[in-house]
Amino acid sequence: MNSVVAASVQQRSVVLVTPDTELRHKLSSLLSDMRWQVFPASGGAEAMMHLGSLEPEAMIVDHWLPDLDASEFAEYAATVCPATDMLQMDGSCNGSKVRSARRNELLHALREAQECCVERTPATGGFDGAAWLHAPVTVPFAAPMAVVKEALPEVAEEVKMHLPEFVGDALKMRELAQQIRLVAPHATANVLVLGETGTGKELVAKAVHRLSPRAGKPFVVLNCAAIPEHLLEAELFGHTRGAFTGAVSSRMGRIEAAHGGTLFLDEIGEMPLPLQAKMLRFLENGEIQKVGENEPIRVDVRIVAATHQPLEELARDRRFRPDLYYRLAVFPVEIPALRERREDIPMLVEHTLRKLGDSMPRKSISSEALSLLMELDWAGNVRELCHMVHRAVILCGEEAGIRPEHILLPGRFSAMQH
Ligand SMILES: Nc1ncnc2c1ncn2[C@@H]1O[C@H](COP(=O)(O)OP(=O)(O)OP(=O)(O)O)[C@@H](O)[C@H]1O
Repeated sequence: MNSVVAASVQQRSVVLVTPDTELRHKLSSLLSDMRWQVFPASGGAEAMMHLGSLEPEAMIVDHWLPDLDASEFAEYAATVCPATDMLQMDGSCNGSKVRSARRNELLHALREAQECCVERTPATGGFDGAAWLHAPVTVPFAAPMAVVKEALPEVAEEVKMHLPEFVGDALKMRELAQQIRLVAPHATANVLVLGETGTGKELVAKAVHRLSPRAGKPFVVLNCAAIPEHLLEAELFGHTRGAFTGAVSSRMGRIEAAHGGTLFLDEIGEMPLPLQAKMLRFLENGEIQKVGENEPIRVDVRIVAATHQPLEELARDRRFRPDLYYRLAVFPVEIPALRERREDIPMLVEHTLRKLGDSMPRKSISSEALSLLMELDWAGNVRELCHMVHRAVILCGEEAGIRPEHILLPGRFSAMQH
């Protein structure tokens, strides 16, 4: 083939998203033979990285992705790359966009790959897709989706979960989950989480990490308010032996410990100004210098910072470095206070009772007690609610369910003792 034609044919690119390693390899090789340039991805996060840098001609997406809801991912991909033709693993496509010649070509590769991978069981272990795989031979190609859905009720539920370990269905929480899912795959975008105490800032940080390509690497936490000011620098950047009184051996700092992964900096508003300057330097050039060491070390870390303070306002008043603020707040998200999403309270109570049920007899809650919980203001947000439910379960004793008397309101404990 002459080189000009070869080059133009080679330009056809396809992003192939499936957690099934065998199927991915087989399909990649078949498509490459058909002169497609293949960008394989094992999940939605990895696929989004490809979409950030190229607009492929086509995309093949599995029904189930380990990290993102497959249909939401497809919707996202359609907005980022509107010209890309999208093909599902069952052979269906989004509307009539996929041109028939291309569809037939991709379908042919799909069929062949599936016939080769008889035992199709994704790494996620969610389902045994053998029946589905045989489908191209025995039933029309578009039918197997229903088979997969039937076989997968639990996985389908899990996919609908908003964020890992995160309970909440209020509109604001769903919007938050959507934002997290979108930013998580962008592995170098720093995230600033704003929210009152106990709203779940650390949970959000963990979700950003777990849904990102950094998921297999460390997630390290540092609470800037919990470490005395004079020790914070060594804790963050590490120190050499003898760098200061008490430094009996050299030690790796939290930034280096998070190399490849994510560092969650809680209460970032408490970071002293001189240290903010050093943090800024690290964010600008990706290098850290241990206390007592001259040689810098290169580290690759994503920062998720959190605060209950109005950081933008602090930056405006120069009580927090504005340049650092802008570096951290590449993608700010705000978690609403519990009193702004009272409809989530029953779900959170149920979640807490279920968790407590692992270590003590499972309790229920009366509707009167639940109504009482729905009325409170929850200055300590979800954490306070969880603790109050825990106390109520203990006060319940042998009784099967929590009643209003078991809800320990401020002042009620001393009243009970008299
Ligand atoms: N949406 C949620 N679903 C389930 N559990 C939650 C949720 N939000 C918070 N929690 C629970 O509440 C507790 C507090 O959460 P977390 O530590 O993430 O809050 P935080 O905002 O970081 O608090 P602080 O500002 O005090 O550090 C944890 O036990 C967490 O598991």
